[in-house]
Amino acid sequence: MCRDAIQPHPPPLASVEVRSAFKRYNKSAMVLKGVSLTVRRNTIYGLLGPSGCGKTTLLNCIVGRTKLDNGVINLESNVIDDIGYMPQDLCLDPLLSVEEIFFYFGTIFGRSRNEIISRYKYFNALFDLPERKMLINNLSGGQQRRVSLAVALLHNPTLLILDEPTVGLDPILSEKIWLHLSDLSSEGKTIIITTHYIEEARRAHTVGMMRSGIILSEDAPDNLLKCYGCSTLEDVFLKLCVIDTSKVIQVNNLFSSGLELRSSTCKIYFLMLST
Ligand SMILES: Nc1ncnc2c1ncn2[C@@H]1O[C@H](COP(=O)(O)OP(=O)(O)OP(=O)(O)O)[C@@H](O)[C@H]1O
Repeated sequence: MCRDAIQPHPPPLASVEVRSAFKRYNKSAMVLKGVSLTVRRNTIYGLLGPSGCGKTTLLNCIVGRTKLDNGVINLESNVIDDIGYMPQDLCLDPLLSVEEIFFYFGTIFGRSRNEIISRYKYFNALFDLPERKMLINNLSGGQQRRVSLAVALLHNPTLLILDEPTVGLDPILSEKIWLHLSDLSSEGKTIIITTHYIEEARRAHTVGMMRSGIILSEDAPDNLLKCYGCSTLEDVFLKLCVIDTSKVIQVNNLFSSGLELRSSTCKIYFLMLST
């Protein structure tokens, strides 16, 4: 065997690292219960999980919109210009037109008028944006989502945090968006994306399956399928749903106190075998 083939490759640098993240809103139940994840540079990380499991809370903590109670989040870059964030609650001023929204955000990020117009044309061709004079208030939810995505990408950030960009969109447009995200990651961008459409996440380099505030398993989609003997990610998720999450929390605590295994998939196997 060629010697090079057995040399371990140095791990690609992490763009985002979350370690033992805990979050509770006021006196409510704990929403994040020790989440750890690593998003490597130039990859797409798909965060999957049912409604209410804590995906948005985690993204909000990563972008600094929400403060963690405990834990650490490291971003490769702390410069706000390097981050493009598309929130789930679209937050576009309903009284502005599409064009004004572009100018508003473009100007914040120091882009010239010509650059902003050229970016509008670029995203219009890509995502079929609404006519530029239309008011946000008069757009459908799907149209607003496309504008919001384009605005998050407008300043060409290196880290993209996208909270359900494809919800409510037709499959052709969703496909276009995923293709564009793949191109962006090949060009050097790092992307964290949440989606309810589990099979879409096959296009991510890494998938994290989340439930009740914890990541149950995390690996490349093909590895997850192989590891759990499933043909779809949905089946993997269903298999993971039988796991008693309190046991995962115990195992996570062991990990955060220094125990290391090679991958979180191993961690889950270890867990399933021990239950
Ligand atoms: N600002 C807040 N104040 C109090 N509770 C909150 C707040 N934001 C979220 N929660 C609660 O935290 C839990 C997780 O919500 P979160 O939005 O993070 O889940 P999610 O996985 O993104 O759900 P969805 O897929 O439906 O968007 C829910 O029980 C929600 O009610």
